[in-house]
Amino acid sequence: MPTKALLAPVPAQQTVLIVEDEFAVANDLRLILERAGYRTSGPAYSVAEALEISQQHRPDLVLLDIHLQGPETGIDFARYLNTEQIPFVFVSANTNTSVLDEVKDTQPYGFLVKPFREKDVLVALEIAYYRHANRVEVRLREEQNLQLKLLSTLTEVGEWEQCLQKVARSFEPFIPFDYLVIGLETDEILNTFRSCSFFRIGTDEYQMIRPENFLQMTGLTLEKYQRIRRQVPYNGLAAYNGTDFELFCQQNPLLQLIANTFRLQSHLMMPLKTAQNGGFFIAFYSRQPQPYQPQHVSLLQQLQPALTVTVDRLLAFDKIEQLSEQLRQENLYLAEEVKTGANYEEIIGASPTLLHVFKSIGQVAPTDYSVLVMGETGTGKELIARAVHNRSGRKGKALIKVNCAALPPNLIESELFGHEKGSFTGAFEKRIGKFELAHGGTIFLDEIGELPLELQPKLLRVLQEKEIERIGGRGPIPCNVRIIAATNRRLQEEVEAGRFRADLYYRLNVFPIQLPPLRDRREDLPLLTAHFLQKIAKNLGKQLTGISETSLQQMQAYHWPGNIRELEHLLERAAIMATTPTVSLAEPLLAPPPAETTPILVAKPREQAERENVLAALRATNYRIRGENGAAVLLNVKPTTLEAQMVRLGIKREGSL
Ligand SMILES: Nc1ncnc2c1ncn2[C@@H]1O[C@H](COP(=O)(O)OP(=O)(O)OP(=O)(O)O)[C@@H](O)[C@H]1O
Repeated sequence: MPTKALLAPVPAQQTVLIVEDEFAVANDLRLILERAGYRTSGPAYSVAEALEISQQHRPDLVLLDIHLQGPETGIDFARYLNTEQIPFVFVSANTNTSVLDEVKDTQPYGFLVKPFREKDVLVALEIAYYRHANRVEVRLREEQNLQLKLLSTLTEVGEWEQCLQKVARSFEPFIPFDYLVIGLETDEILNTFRSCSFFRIGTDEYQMIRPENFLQMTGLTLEKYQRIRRQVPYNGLAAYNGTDFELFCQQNPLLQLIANTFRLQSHLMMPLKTAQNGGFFIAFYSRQPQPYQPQHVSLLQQLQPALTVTVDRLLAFDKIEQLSEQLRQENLYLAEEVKTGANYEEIIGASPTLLHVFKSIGQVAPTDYSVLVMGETGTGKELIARAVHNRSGRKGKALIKVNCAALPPNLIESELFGHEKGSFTGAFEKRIGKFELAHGGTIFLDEIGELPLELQPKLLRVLQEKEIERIGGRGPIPCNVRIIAATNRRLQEEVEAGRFRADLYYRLNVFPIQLPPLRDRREDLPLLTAHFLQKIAKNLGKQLTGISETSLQQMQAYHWPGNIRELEHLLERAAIMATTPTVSLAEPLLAPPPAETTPILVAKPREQAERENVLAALRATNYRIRGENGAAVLLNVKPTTLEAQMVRLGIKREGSL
């Protein structure tokens, strides 16, 4: 019968594989097809043969009998054809219901009942060809849409987590999953990990699981997670179904834990090798044992190049943003440093007590031990901190200074540990705390004795766990910082009085350096005087050669409650008044009674004594804080410290309490 004329011409080079165990039927089919212009391969009498033939030469279409030689049926081969996306039409005399149900599950492109007519065969093949071409085109369009959607989602300005959620949703129609992990594994700048996962809790409903929730659910510590994460091999894009997945889990504790926690049986992994630090990945998991097929792998393969470029760009922007935020904070900090004029390190003196201090600095500096610098106010504790930092391996990184007494109590936590945008009223922008700023370097916690009790456990945590948590943050951030603390209080007594945590004290006091008061190293007075006069002369543009003998004698006899800072201020005043190159003191030096002169020895309750001292100094200076005749000079503290003290003690400028 000239059926060929009724049908559209056979597309060029179409090869049909005949899988049929009856020789006569197979031959019949071959003749029909060849007459109609098809090329044929086979016949294959068993699934094993069919597999071999189709792997040698991929057919465009397959005519498939159900019952074949050997243990496997045409339905088994149909599943393989589906994974390979090769269209097929069943040719069978078997139409019983249970077989037909199985047939339907394989989603064939047609079904021919034996015996068949030539025309039926050709029409079925043509329809199959058309449907397949159409399906391929639709799929290609969908895949292109998916690619566009993913790229635009990833480049949208917005919250990172929402962006990840949208990416996960976009994959839903294409790749089955019950659990999906997506994101960036590590981030060198903040040493945090920015991934999250989505766990199916309904047909179309997912629960977002952030890293910290993941740790809670799996009972892992951050450290353990990081350790077992490193054991997961980088295998590139790969699917693990059923037993493959079980084997993979046996070798990887992290995978095993994920599988047990969420009861998963298969896994499809797409890592993106980005040029930036840290890898971006999308990991699909399913509760089904065999869901991940070659078409899923090939879809991800197609998406990989474009996604890699996009993620790379995204990470580069992200890094720039983080670096500029860090730079901005560092600039602010440095500007503040320049203002306070603390940007130098010249420790003058040759007395045995000071030489002993130098020796201690030399011993401890190269280590990473915490250092506790103790000494009365104005003895040069900050200079010691700088010296330790500058002689350590952290020299190239920042030395960040925090004056614990000058921080407003309500902002101290945010200053130290940072906060996320919107984490409290007034937190309009994200802020990197001083600890993060000091990452890789040193933090100098001046006046540590003033750190409020409630914040002390947080500091202890940094020392113990080497991690911090921003206010409103999503979890701990590893933080590699060396701590140098300083105090003019006797911390041991503060511990006994319950004002300072003992555990924190012992952690800080690993290597104590005790700075001698100036009165115990009077032999350094000439050297220090010469040094300061030289500096002051330069500032004032005056020629100053030295100090008069009587003034030096007075200085030698003086008690120096304000130590070197007091000496510096005294010489400044004398230098301003000086009319000759040899400077004489502008005021007599009277040794004040010890109780008033040594703030750390006050017998009254700390706050009361402090308030009385501050008020007395303010009254004496007519509430002037700064400058030569200001209360800060009288109290031998920095003006900023005094201002902060006044806020803390509730002392207003006019003197009201
Ligand atoms: N040995 C020294 N040589 C030169 N200058 C010094 C020396 N020791 C201290 N100074 C100067 O004295 C002033 C006070 O020093 P510093 O601020 O380090 O003291 P401190 O002990 O930290 O005081 P406080 O406890 O009030 O914060 C600074 O201007 C510092 O440069």
